[in-house]
Amino acid sequence: MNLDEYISNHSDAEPEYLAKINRATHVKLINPRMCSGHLQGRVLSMFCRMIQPNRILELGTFTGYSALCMAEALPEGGVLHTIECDDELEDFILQNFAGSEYADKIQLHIGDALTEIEKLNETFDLVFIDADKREYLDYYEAVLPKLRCGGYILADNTLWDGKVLKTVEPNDKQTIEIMRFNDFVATDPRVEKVILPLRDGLTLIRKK
Ligand SMILES: C[S@@+](CC[C@H](N)C(=O)[O-])C[C@H]1O[C@@H](n2cnc3c(N)ncnc32)[C@H](O)[C@@H]1O
Repeated sequence: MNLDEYISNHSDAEPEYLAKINRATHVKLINPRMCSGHLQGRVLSMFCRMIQPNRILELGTFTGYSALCMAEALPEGGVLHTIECDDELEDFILQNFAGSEYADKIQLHIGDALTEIEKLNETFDLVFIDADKREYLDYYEAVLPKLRCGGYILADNTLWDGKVLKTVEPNDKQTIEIMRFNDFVATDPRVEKVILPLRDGLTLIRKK
């Protein structure tokens, strides 16, 4: 048994309907690694139980796995908005939401994240940034005014497979922009922040 298996075996099990989505994601889609999966899913769910958000925004739905993990903790009347630019995923995402208890709490927006954020007239308690790595800093500036003071941003993949420590190729826009995001957030006085070395790096940011 390796350490990852040990951690999984000693954490809450992956709910069966999420395991099905995880399996279907691996069978049907290229890049199934983008799906949060068991451990990160349980972490997102636990954070939501701790933060107790009423309004959640997610950037980058993919197959809906992380949205469902966060929606688990939403109270009656709570809403999660999730934005995905790939319209070919729409039917699969909606089918996954429909197969859960949380479909009525989730609103899917198909479109570009920066465009769709502008249209949302909400104040959020929690934002999960997980869309285009080249746009993280733009997402951050777009969502910060819509986040309540004391609210949280979680940004995924901020260690980017360890590439943040290596010499960057000039055309590797994703690594360059993740590093720019990390450098900016690290010195931004408007927020408190800490990077967790979970999976591919998860930055927790609290608006002061
Ligand atoms: C890493 S996946 C999201 C994984 C999902 N949050 C999870 O944890 O299971 C990133 C998703 O962001 C979407 N995406 C990329 N650029 C985007 C953009 N500009 N606007 C909205 N979605 C975008 C991609 O199509 C992809 O489905």
